[in-house]
Amino acid sequence: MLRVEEALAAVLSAAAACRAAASAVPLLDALGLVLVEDIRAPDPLPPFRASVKDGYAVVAADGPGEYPVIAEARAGDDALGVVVTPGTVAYVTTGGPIPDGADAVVQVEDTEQVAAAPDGSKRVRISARVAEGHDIRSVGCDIEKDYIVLKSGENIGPAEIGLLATVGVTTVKAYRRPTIAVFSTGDELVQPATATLNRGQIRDSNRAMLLAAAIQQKCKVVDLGIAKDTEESLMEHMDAALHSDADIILTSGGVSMGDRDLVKPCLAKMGKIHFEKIRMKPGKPLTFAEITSNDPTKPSKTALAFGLPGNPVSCMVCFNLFVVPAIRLVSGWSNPHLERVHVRISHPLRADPHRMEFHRAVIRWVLDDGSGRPGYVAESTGQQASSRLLSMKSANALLEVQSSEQILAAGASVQAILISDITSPPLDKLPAASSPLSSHLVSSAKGALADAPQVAASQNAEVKVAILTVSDTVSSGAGPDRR
Ligand SMILES: Nc1nc2c(c(=O)[nH]1)N[C@H]1C(S)=C(S)[C@@H](COP(=O)(O)OP(=O)(O)OC[C@H]3O[C@@H](n4cnc5c(N)ncnc54)[C@H](O)[C@@H]3O)O[C@H]1N2
Ligand code: MOO
Repeated sequence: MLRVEEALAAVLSAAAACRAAASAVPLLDALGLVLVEDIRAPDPLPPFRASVKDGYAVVAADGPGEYPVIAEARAGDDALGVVVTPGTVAYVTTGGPIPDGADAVVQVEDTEQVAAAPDGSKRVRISARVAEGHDIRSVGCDIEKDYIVLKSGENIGPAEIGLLATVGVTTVKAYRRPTIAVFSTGDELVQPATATLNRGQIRDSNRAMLLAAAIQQKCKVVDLGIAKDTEESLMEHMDAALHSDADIILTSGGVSMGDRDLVKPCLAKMGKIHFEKIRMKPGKPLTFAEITSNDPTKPSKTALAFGLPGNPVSCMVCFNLFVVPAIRLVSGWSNPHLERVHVRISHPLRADPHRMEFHRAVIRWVLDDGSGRPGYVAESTGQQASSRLLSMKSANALLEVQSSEQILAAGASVQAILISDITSPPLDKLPAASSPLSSHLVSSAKGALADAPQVAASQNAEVKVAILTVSDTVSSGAGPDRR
């Protein structure tokens, strides 16, 4: 039996050879993808000397005193051609261009309005002395022209999307996410919509769970239903998976020792099995293979095939520990490994004497983790049978419990592998979600991202977020919209 690290190494080495092709995607669709090109700034930011404050552009050497306000430079072309000469000032707003001649800004708080002159011209009293350059962002101080703002191989998150918008990139070259085909196996399985269960039947939960997990990883999914426990049905489903152009195939069930556990022999017929047992709990019978289509009419395509165990918890734990890193590598990530943190356990844990155990837990940050210092504490999700999917509910971490005859005492420190976003509150504290997994973007404002996907808003969406940029600079076209 392989150790977990050995099995993961085998998965990663096969996945690295299956990296997905790059494609050009619209800006917002690039969220969560990995960039395939370096991105350079075509111009500096700011492209003009800009004010840091709302205030007055002055000649620093003038010092405090009363001055005529010769222009108001709010945004865009305002005060274009105006020169602030010694003894004059110009009104400026945050981010607005500094008129030529001015070499500092005095914030509004350090000034006082003076009654306008009889001819209506404005005057202001400056009460602070500032140094040359004060509260002015020089050209390119945030981003120099030609600076590489993003490198090939970087993950694209919201800030990276903002940077792409800043430098005017609206179509991004990125690795596409893999396509994942999923089917369940088992004569006992019926569709989740089945109202009445006959003796021996159970509803197929793994397929919905795996499809959701793959969608959460931003993969395209293909649902291939339920295969019977016969070689014929299994081979048919494997063929359908390969024909669907899947990069990764996930089956669940039929990989242990029963006389109808036929997934392994089918995988062996269609390709190469890398491993079929791991010294871990749950998930011991996880099987991993690479299989290739034998359709002579199509170019041959090799897919990574995971024969996940049928027990729902084993299935999901294996998805997290092996399939997620594989998806990441295929998607271009340079480090596919799941994040880990040290946690203290709030209850004693009995280790398994033979297998490394992945104990489902909810971890959270507390000001005193029991050692008198801040840290993460882990609370078990309860009874850990691999058939009990409730032990996976709300779990945001898998505690790595090394095999041992011993019981870990409450307060002991263990490593936790993160399997969901630990910055979110536990799911049961959120309002019930009635909207589908997809996000909803409605774009109607003037100047909305031209090539953003126009997805109709769901009538069911619980929360709609409207985004409006308020900026004279942006609306006048003088600066980019980095929303
Ligand atoms: N003699 C042995 N028996 C078993 C061993 C072993 O080493 N020797 N290993 C056990 C372990 S560990 C696991 S895990 C399971 C894995 O079994 P399979 O992958 O063959 O899965 P099945 O037998 O088909 O099903 C197991 C269990 O899970 C339920 N199941 C299956 N598919 C689904 C689904 N899509 N949705 C919901 N539930 C599902 C199924 O009804 C069974 O109850 O084998 C042990 N046995
Ligand atoms: O490995 Mo099985 O997943 O213990 O139940």
